Amino acid sequence: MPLSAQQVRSRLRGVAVGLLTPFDDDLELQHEKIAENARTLYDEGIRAFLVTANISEYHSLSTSERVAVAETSVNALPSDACVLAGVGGSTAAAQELIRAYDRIGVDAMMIMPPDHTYLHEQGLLEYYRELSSGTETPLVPYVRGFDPSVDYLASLTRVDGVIGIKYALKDPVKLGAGVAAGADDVVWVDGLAEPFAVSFWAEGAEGFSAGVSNFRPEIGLELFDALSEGDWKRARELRNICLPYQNFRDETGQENEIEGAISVSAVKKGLELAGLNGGAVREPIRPLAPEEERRAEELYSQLEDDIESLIE
Ligand SMILES: N[C@@H](CC=O)C(=O)O
Repeated sequence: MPLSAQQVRSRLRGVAVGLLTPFDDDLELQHEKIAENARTLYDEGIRAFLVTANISEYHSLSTSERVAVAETSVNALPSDACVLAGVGGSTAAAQELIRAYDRIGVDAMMIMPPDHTYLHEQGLLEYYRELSSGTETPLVPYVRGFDPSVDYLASLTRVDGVIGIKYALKDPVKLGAGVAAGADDVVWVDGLAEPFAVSFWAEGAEGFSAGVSNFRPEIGLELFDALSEGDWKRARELRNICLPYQNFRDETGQENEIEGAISVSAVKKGLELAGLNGGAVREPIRPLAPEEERRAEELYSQLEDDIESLIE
């Protein structure tokens, strides 16, 4: 049975990992590996899982694959875990996906950033209202890739069914203004991972999405504890050990000028190095080049040393 809205809010007050989608060499889904990753991360203490979402390569999955991956995740995890499943596209396509997820019993809908070239804030609010009208399941809109007004953010918190917002704009001041202007019962989640966890927390975020914590969850869990206790010095120290690998994720890779191009491949490599399942990536993402693989290994080793000195 899915979690209640109140339980989903409580899971958002924590570390949300992206459950990545391992593909085999023929780029087919590896369901047993998704399930294994989910169970391992749960056993290590993670309770919120973003499946078929951003770094799960949402855009490279067909609708039926999204539903199948969400079902694998729900079945793999104990009932107190919160599964948020990625939803996007046209209103009709998104509603159909929501209906399929509701049949499976996901706990919340992670509404992907709009993939439309032209956007109107009121039209976008209408989109969320339409999605909400067809389900009792809570919605968590993902704000990324456009620069909305504070009024828009405040209105978003008041759309029926919206219980959390995944905020991924590099603008902590706007976050603080949105939190101040918005409804009190919405949980703001840092969508830019550990690097922004400290500044976003200070502005009112109560949880964060994982970066390196996708494969070393103990960092995120310790960071969350430090933030919850108001131990800013320790929070900054923990955040700082994440930066080298996170900065690597932001790089362009080879023969490309778009930043962040290696981000998902780098997390998949981190999963492999941590003994979890990464697997191949689908286009439009590229695998790491051999020298990037070596750099990832060096950075992982540095991260491991830092974890040993700071956590274990
Ligand atoms: N935390 C993720 C973004 C959200 O899904 C990342 O680090 O890429």
